[in-house]
Amino acid sequence: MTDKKHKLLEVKGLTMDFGGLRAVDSVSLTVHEGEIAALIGPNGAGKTTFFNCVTGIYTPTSGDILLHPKGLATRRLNGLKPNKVTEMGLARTFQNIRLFSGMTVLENVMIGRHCRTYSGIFRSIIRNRSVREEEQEIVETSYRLLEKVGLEKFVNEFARNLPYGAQRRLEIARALATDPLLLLLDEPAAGMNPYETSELDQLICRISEEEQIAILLIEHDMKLVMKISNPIFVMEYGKKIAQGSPLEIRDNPKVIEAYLGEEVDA
Ligand SMILES: Nc1ncnc2c1ncn2[C@@H]1O[C@H](COP(=O)(O)OP(=O)(O)OP(=O)(O)O)[C@@H](O)[C@H]1O
Repeated sequence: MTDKKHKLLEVKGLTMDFGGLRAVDSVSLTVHEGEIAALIGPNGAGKTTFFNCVTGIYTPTSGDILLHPKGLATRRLNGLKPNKVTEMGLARTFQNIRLFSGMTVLENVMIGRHCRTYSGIFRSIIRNRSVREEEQEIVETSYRLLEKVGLEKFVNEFARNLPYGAQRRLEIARALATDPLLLLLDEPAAGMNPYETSELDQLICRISEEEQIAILLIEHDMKLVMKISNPIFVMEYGKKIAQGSPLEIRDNPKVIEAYLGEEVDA
């Protein structure tokens, strides 16, 4: 069935060595348009390193990272700086929240939006009409995204004053402000209570549908993963050991073995 879908992200044979440690070992996976995919695996399996390679934080030792925007030429992301990867259409959030804590909620989202604007410093000083219109667009888009993630009542609050779950949603709004084709979420439910997690799974599904964005998430909360993602990719010791639907993954003996001894929060 997935064969008919448009391939958006195609990662082939991705390998990342840190000295003698092979953290990611020849991992290939494809995320198609419209999918909510998940990357799971025990602690230390290499999931975050995989994200860091795809988003330009690390230059992979070998392999290919290709983005195929529909109707446009394929973009090879290997070795690009993180801001370039964002411009190409990949946005991400981090396992440890990275917000500008002393800036307001609205300003945090506006910063994300700036990668899609054209006013350089010179034009900003002159502040002609097109610059003012662009600024207006940034504010309006940022506000709309804050409404989408349910934070509109906090626009003028400092980011550091938000409850933890709300900070995670703010990171998602900031990533969305870059107009991504694919959104990578690194443990979006970490530290959330069950109520916040159930709000989060609805939010992720809404973003995927309404914004037409594909999503790849790393998550340890199996209930969340099984409920919203398909396909699921499983890593262990740097290698991809399985991929499939939630049912296929749940019954896969290799996956069950990989998780033996791990606490799974399902
Ligand atoms: N910058 C680095 N330098 C050296 N080793 C690293 C570096 N980053 C990660 N590693 C190692 O690579 C392996 C994979 O780590 P990674 O953080 O990618 O795993 P993970 O699957 O995301 O784990 P978790 O679920 O606990 O976040 C681990 O052994 C880790 O210690």
